[in-house]
Amino acid sequence: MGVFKIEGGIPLKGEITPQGAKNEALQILCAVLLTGDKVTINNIPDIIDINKLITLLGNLGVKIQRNAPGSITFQADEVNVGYLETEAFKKEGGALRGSIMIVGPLLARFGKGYIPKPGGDKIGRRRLDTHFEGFINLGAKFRYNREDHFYGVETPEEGLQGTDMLLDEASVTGTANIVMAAVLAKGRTTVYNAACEPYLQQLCKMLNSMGAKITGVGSNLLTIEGVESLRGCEHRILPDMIEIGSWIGLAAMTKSEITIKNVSWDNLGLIPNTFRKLGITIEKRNDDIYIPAHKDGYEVKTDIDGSILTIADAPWPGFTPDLLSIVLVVATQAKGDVLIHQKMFESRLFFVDKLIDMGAKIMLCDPHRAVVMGHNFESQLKATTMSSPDIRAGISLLIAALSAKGTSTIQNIEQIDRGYERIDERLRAIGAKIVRE
Ligand SMILES: CC(=O)N[C@H]1[C@@H](OP(=O)(O)OP(=O)(O)OC[C@H]2O[C@@H](n3ccc(=O)[nH]c3=O)[C@H](O)[C@@H]2O)O[C@H](CO)[C@@H](O)[C@@H]1O
Ligand SMILES: C=C(OP(=O)(O)O)C(=O)O
Repeated sequence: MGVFKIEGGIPLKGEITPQGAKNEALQILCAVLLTGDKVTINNIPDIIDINKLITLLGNLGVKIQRNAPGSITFQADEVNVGYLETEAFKKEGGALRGSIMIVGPLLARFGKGYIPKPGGDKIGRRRLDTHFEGFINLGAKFRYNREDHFYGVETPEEGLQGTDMLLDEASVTGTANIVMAAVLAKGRTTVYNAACEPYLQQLCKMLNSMGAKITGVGSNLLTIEGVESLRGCEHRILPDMIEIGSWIGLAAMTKSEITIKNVSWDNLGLIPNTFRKLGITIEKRNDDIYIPAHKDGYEVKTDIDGSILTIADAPWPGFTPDLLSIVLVVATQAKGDVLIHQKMFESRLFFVDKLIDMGAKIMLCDPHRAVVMGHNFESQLKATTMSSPDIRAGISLLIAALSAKGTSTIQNIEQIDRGYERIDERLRAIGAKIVRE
């Protein structure tokens, strides 16, 4: 397993261009299974999770033509659904979370979709009920093999039928999966309590450009008029808002002056204002974010009545759970106290132990809540050796290491590489001392 060695305490300076969004790309790549025509996708990030999904599509028989870095043309005209029943698929399909979204398109177009229990971050329970309840509502037959955790859905003879459904929670990948099945179902489907984050909007826009009829895009009520078939299209993936948030946190905590280029401001929701609540200056310059060097630190704002600031996650347009670990690490050097409340996942805050080892003042109240008492840079974090437990904890530890005094070692960096493209190279380009061993 790879290791990063980081010499911290050095302010960085320069421009960063965010990669294409991992979580959008996972949805979009699965959608190429919905047509036999060519689909060209641009701005695909070169990261482990995405590359694994592309390999999986290739093993299913999807033709893959690489046009240029980040641009690939897919053609799913000779899909081998038999691959779903192989031992190789059982291993491969379970290697990442995003692979769950091949089920909806395969079910809709080929009458069956199978998947082993998907992987992804170990951040607590990650149920799939919303996905499968949605398929069952469309008429699919469901089976689950408890022994090898293998899920399967099949279309009845009469095909999938549109229906009205109210999701039990606004699951992001669940909504994407159901929408991809419903676009080829007979008649009208309505999906209420749908997730509506920008990446899902992007998926719906792409499907509409392929001939689907989806309205309500951006709201939590989607209406889908089923069509017979879809055609090819060209689609560009948005910049990764979680990576953008990571760069904001990194800039503040290392007192660096950084410009993040072409961030697609309109799709950042509460992200800039949440970091502003920590006292971080974020300037909008056209479609860029400019962050000045916070030489005198940053001071947490209190609520209007003076009570302690709480930052919590919520389904979009709420604040994304994927940035809470980063907010938490940045808060360790703020002036003031913050309560971090991770409502969605129950094991995502345990990494604070490592920050406490480095000297951060954090009280983990329970698996969901941590109070951070900021140091205001009066006491620098100490370098240490740590292992990256999940993708966002991993980048948070990397930010802590870049701010800490001395040389830190981060192990298990594959977790970071799952979601951040060439992070070491890009950090070196703005002055960081980081090597991969
Ligand atoms: C590949 C991908 O796109 N992964 C993202 C996707 O995962 P994913 O689609 O797996 O996450 P879900 O939206 O299904 O749910 C995530 C967690 O939040 C809980 N939950 C969800 C909806 C809700 O209204 N209330 C609620 O409590 C669920 O029970 C679950 O524990 O969305 C998550 C939530 O933004 C992100 O952290 C993941 O990075
Ligand atoms: C939780 C995440 O990823 P995944 O859903 O792929 O595990 C994430 O991107 O922060």
